[in-house]
Amino acid sequence: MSKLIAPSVLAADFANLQRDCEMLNRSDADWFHIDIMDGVFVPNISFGMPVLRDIAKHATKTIDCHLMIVDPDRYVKTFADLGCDILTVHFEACTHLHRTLQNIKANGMKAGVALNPHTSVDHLKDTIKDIDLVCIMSVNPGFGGQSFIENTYDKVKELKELIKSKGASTLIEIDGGVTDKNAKQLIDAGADVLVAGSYVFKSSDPIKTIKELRELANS
Ligand SMILES: O=C(CO)[C@H](O)[C@H](O)COP(=O)(O)O
Ligand SMILES: [Fe+2]
Repeated sequence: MSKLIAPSVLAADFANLQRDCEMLNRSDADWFHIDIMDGVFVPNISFGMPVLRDIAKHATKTIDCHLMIVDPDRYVKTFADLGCDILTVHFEACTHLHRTLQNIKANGMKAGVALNPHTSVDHLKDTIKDIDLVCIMSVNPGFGGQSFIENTYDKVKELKELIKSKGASTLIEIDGGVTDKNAKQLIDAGADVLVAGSYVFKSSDPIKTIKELRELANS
């Protein structure tokens, strides 16, 4: 399977959101990565349902929604109704993770679990077969534009081993500080999807940056 690029809309220009969504539609990006932050689970508030609804109206690609919110179960159906294809909740925010995964799937979405940098992949050994995507946070969640945490490579390798040992078909996504400097090493460690916010949107030519990142990931 091709390795995928998921630009993070958090780094887009919110006053020109339709323009940036259309740019992603035209580009080689595979998914739209959407970060929802509630100011409680993480010390930042991004945007909520009305903005997501309008992004979904313009996006022609898979919507990969990363929830950094407490008690995500309350909103699973709402996010399905808004057009999310993949809904990722944080391991640290779920008391009954297995029930939450069932809830996401019952609402017709793929189920993802994100791990904070301090959370070991071992915590997923009993649920990995029920998880479509694991999002390894390579920064502490809450903000774009942070520096990549180097320990991520080892974590990807450990997760790859766990997935193999359990016969699961879970995708591994990396989120935070992804650039051309770490993309290839992440793919070689076992990553399937690279999220990139600042690296794409702060570049002078985002379409070219996405194309080059995708080619690097698949080289
Ligand atoms: O979940 C996130 C932050 O919590 C973002 O997806 C992530 O930070 C991407 O932005 P950048 O590539 O600029 O680090
Ligand atoms: Fe994210």
